[in-house]
Amino acid sequence: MELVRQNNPLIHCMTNDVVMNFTANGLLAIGASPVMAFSAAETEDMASVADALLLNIGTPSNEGVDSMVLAGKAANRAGKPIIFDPVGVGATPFRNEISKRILNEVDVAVVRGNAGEIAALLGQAGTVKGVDGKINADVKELCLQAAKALRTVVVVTGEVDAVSNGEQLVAVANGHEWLTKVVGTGCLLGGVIAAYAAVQPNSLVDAAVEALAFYGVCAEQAYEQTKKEGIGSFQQTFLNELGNMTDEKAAALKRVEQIC
Ligand SMILES: Nc1ncnc2c1ncn2[C@@H]1O[C@H](COP(=O)(O)OP(=O)(O)O)[C@@H](O)[C@H]1O
Ligand SMILES: Cc1ncsc1CCOP(=O)(O)O
Ligand SMILES: [Mg+2]
Repeated sequence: MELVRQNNPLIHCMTNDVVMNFTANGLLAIGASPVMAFSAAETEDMASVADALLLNIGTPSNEGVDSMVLAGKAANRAGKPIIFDPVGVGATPFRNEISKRILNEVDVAVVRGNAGEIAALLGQAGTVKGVDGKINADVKELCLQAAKALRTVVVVTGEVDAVSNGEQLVAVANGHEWLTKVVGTGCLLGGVIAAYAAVQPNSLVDAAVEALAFYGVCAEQAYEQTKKEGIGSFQQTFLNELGNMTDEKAAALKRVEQIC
């Protein structure tokens, strides 16, 4: 987090219409610099100068995906990490097609999704309803399998999060259920992982694990302060925590297990 605050990385966010404002505010809170740019007239230029690119297919269109692929190729040429959030993949054939297209045409550094979405990327259908997806199987095993199959770092989120690059597997238990009551917390997390990856591009598993622990601790702290009030206050206090949390406090409260 200190590295993010010192470097103020520029995060090019091609994200969905629902979470744009929340994502920009969350990234500002952690000390990153968000920019939302979508037109094919400029996405290559923006992705080339940004420190990381977030591709999120929450509210997809054919033109939007063309533009994402252009941006992704430009970020690849510039050597900048790309975080892909396959929102709602598995819910419709269109989302399945465009996820495949992005993964085929762009070299993605980190894929971040809930368990149903990551299972859908592996062809396991039937668990995603809209943008929500839980599975009954072991999330850690799913994460390892997905990282091997997709040849990227994979982050599967839920009650316990898992991170894998196909060899290492790490679990992060921080977080709070109220994160699921505020729209966009998964999407903002993709942006936060992008910021961590921007300042630590050569150790993406560590970057993702640190981002998840930090994010989860902020949620736990926000819940303690707002549990008598409700999720409106939680959302605001969570943003405050993203801005005020220190690496020292997050390190003291993190619950991280190195599995292999
Ligand atoms: N039951 C839960 N308990 C604690 N934290 C959770 C729970 N479910 C999700 N989270 C946290 O909420 C954030 C968003 O994850 P998730 O809800 O899986 O994403 P999405 O919004 O894309 O479905 C992550 O930080 C995750 O750790
Ligand atoms: C509700 C909704 N519909 C399309 S995108 C979106 C936001 C999903 O955000 P998150 O996955 O972070 O809950
Ligand atoms: Mg999501």
